[in-house]
Amino acid sequence: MGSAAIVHLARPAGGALFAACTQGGRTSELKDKSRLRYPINGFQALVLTALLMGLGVSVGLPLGALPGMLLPLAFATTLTSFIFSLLLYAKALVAPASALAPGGNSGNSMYDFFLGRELNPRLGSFDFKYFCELRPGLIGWVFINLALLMQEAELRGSPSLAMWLVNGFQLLYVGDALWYEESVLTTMDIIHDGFGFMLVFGDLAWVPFTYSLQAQFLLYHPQPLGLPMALLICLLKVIGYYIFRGANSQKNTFRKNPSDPSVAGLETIPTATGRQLLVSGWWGMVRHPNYLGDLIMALAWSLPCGLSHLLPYFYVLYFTALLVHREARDEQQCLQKYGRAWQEYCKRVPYRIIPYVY
Ligand SMILES: NC(=O)C1=CN([C@@H]2O[C@H](COP(=O)(O)OP(=O)(O)OC[C@H]3O[C@@H](n4cnc5c(N)ncnc54)[C@H](OP(=O)(O)O)[C@@H]3O)[C@@H](O)[C@H]2O)C=CC1
Ligand SMILES: CC(C)=CCC[C@@H](C)[C@H]1CC=C2C3=C(CC[C@@]21C)[C@@]1(C)CC[C@H](O)C(C)(C)[C@@H]1CC3
Repeated sequence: MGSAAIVHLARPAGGALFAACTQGGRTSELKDKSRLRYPINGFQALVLTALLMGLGVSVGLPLGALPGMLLPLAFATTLTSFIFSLLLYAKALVAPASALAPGGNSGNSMYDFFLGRELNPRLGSFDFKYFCELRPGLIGWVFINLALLMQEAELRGSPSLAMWLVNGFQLLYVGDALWYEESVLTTMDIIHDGFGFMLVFGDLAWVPFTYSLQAQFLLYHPQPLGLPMALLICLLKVIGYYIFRGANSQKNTFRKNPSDPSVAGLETIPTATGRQLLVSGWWGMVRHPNYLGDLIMALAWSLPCGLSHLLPYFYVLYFTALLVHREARDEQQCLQKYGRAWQEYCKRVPYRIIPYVY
């Protein structure tokens, strides 16, 4: 069954908030302000939801009716996100239970409501942001996809190859995120950003309803897809996933245990904080190899929808903008954290996301 990651949240003098897990008895170097146990059972939650859905469908739950209800559901989820964020904002004013987010305390109430005042709003040990970041949105997304596949089968006798590919690729992405759930604890969303309307809406409404746009498109615009093209798209997905997973796992392994045999031979730059920066392997190719892999996968999700409409490419365009902005924010934070060592890293690895291009 699931395990638990113990997380330390601390604010070093003048620096950004950050989190680290204690793994296998190895204690984090951070000064402990609060010590939290986060349940790591997102993958089990996905399997359990799938079993319950399977059971529901077998006793007549009309999952195929879901596609017709997407617009009202998206509206209801957006409204719920708004009300939930208002409650979180009020709670942060009256009874903040965790540190305040560095960006969400400007004094401008609209701005703070949008970015989130409190860093990790909790009820007892239940962390709302941690829960919402992965589970409802990602699991909701793959179930919307599945409902679209079932509806297509009902309409046309069987799901199309394009629909199978989109469902399979995105299920792999969600399964991967939940399987490696622990690594979400070190993303800037958890460590640095407040839990305001932007992230609440992003997690609960934006992800399930816009990330499923390719499958929604395919239901209403069936696309012929030949086997050779399907194989090429699969190859692109595999390359993207290989880079994405390789880069994320290499960094996570290195951060947990730099003397792990799989990373011990990599070249590094020491920093004044005592941490080191990888300067060979995936992280010696570009400064954000994981973003590169993610973008290649995004393209592979859209290509099964053909080239005649822009809508299925919305995700690629939005995601490029999101990652370029995110990369710039991360660079700023790393420069603050690591100073000269970061400048040295940028000199040695001059490209941000795409080698020789950007
Ligand atoms: N599908 C979606 O909508 C989204 C997906 N993502 C994906 O989420 C994943 C996580 O992304 P994100 O949280 O933005 O950031 P990263 O996983 O890229 O983490 C950035 C951090 O890694 C550490 N780091 C950077 N360079 C090095 C190096 N050379 N050696 C060692 N450590 C280094 C630094 O933190 P420190 O030194 O403190 O460890 C830095 O702050 C990515 O794969 C991204 O593509 C992200 C946003 C949206
Ligand atoms: C337009 C708008 C309101 C944007 C808000 C941004 C959020 C949608 C994204 C911010 C960071 C995210 C991450 C994922 C999903 C999208 C959001 C919430 C993520 C859970 C996707 C799966 C990945 O494997 C991941 C776990 C690394 C990733 C974490 C960041």
